Amino acid sequence: MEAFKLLSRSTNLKPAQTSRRERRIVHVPSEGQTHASVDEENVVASTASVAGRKRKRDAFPGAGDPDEAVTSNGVDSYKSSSNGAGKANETSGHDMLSQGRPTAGDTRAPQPLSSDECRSIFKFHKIKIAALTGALNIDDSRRPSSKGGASVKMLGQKRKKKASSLYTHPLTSFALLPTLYKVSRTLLNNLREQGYTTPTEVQLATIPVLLDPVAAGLCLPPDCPHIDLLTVAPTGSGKTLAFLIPLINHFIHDHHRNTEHESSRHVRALIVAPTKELVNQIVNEGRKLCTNSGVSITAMRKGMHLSARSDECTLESGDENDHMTRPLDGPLIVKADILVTTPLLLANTLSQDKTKLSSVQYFIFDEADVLLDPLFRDQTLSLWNACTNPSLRTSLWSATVGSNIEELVIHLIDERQARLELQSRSSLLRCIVGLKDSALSTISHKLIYAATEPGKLLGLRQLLHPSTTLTSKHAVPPLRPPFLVFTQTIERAVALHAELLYDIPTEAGGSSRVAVLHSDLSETKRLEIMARFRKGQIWVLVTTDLLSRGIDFRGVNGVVNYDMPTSSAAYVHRVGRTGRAGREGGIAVTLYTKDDIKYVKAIANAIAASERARGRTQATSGEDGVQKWLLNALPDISKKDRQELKKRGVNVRRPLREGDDDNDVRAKRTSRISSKSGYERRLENNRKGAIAARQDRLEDESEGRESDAWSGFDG
Ligand SMILES: Nc1ncnc2c1ncn2[C@@H]1O[C@H](COP(=O)(O)OP(=O)(O)OP(=O)(O)O)[C@@H](O)[C@H]1O
Repeated sequence: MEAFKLLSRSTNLKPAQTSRRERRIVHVPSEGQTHASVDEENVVASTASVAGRKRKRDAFPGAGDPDEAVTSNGVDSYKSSSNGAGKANETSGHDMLSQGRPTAGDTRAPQPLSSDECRSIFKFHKIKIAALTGALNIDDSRRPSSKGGASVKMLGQKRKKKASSLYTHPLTSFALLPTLYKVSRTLLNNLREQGYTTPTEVQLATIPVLLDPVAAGLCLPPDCPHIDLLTVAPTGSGKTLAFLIPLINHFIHDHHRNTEHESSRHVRALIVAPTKELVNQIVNEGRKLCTNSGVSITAMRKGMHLSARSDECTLESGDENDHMTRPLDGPLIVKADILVTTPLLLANTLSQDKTKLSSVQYFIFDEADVLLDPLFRDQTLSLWNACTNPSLRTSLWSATVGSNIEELVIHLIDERQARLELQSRSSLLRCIVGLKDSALSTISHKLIYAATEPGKLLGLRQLLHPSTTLTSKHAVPPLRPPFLVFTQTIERAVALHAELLYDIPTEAGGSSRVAVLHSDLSETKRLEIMARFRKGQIWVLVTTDLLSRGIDFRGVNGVVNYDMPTSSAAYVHRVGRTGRAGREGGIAVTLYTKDDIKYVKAIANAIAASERARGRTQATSGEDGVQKWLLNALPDISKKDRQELKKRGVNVRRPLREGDDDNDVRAKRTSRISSKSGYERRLENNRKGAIAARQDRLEDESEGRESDAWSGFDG
């Protein structure tokens, strides 16, 4: 039997065929222009009560062409179809977006949306805002009366439940920012320069609330005048811009009011992210938005300090982007408004400096769930505890936030308010976009049984060589480069890289097209590899979970989970490196072996949920997704196994340790990544050993040392 057929047998894959139902799938905006979760009739039915007509939203900017999203002037993710002119009085959420947007030359103030219109837009985009703490409500006195009446004054249990959803004013176009929220023109110009004109779903919901909660329609109780925000939105949905725009705008206004000297500037916002790569990415994005605004953003680096002693005189750093000063012969002092850092870097500095971050007014957790995971929790909380400013505003962002993290956040904010004996409290809002904690439905998910480690290598090689008839005919469409390959450990990433080095023909660039990136490499090397991958010089990047969070490679066509992710959240983030900003056509392939069977159900469930969100059932999914019989057949993962897997990964793929028993050693050896047999590896090791011994002997001889080796009776 053909090898690939064998590998893919469990997925019951069929040649691609588009069913009638599938052909009718429409795009809805909730997941970055993914396929609808319902077919066309259902959309009509579900919106019929509030929508007299329906328009389809075009593909997200950049779909198809990775560069289009930034380079085109007219990025518009909500383009309306030409024949959409409806006669009905009420409109769909999508139509309202178009209505709220001023046309060129339109200088009139935009009409405020009624509560029904706000609700329709939120429902259409599958956005839910709710208050987790604090008695927040919607201020309906600021809205025109609408047919449906006020949404919060309703009776009955079901209605009360509905009333807990807050339908704030959505931001329908960036052009409205100056009029509605007094956003600086400089910032708006910078947004335009980057090609951003229409907010994504997460931006639509959160930017108004962060800029001005009252103008966004919220009625804040007198004892809770501030808002903290927890946002859960899909990977690649534009969360970075959602927290940067309000932040930069606050500082632009402060600069206008306050003309303090550069040297007396202190860090006023802290953005914490789990990896250096993500830190650099946020700083790059932030710098583009800060151009000509007077606001500065910088990345924390080793050796940097947050304050100088008052008697130290300071020098400006040479690099205009650095926003640092250096006391004569002293350390670099951060002089930026916004500091972006990993928890460890700043925690180390704080422990040496014994400084408090009392000037920090905004604390942003990017990838909040991983920052509050036990792995990073202590470091993150040491930063949090050092922020003693009474008016600190917090926002937390991720594509996956479990209920335990939600509870922890509520506890942390409460505990801080009690510890600092704050008079004015804050309310915690939660904004969920789309289906919570689920993988992007813009991408095709494939789960492939490869039986053994050599089977996985064979499977990956077939994905790498799209010309092979096996891949084109069966199971997986060819993976177009560039793509990312994730492994469980650094050792495995290095070994897999060594295996793949010669898989790309020399005419196509050979070994320079394959690279490995992990945390053991120097920072310069990591930066260089990232830059080459972004430029398209590297086609296959083998990496660990280091790159699974937040990294935005716009043109990545596929993700291969060579080793199983350690949780469904890890799966969501890894595969979220493709299909970003609504791009269609991304593929996520997960290879699994007999050692993974007890863990695979969590991943299979995540895939099934994503397929459901796409409106694909087993009948329509064709070759995609997970078959129902497989879901039923896979064993449930126990809580203990789940925790063990999350902490350390699959046992047989962990590095060899001293305490390992014989069975572990044997299992780990057979799980090594290599296409060579055990016999070949032994021969190679013997050969290497002989060469090393010979070199030692020659060195000893040349230095005139006596060799320890026995040289015969006469020697
Ligand atoms: N309003 C917009 N219009 C067009 N493109 C946008 C818009 N907002 C963001 N993008 C683009 O979407 C891509 C993804 O954005 P971003 O990295 O902020 O996603 P994210 O939600 O933080 O993802 P992750 O959860 O993986 O961290 C970026 O390339 C960004 O330039």
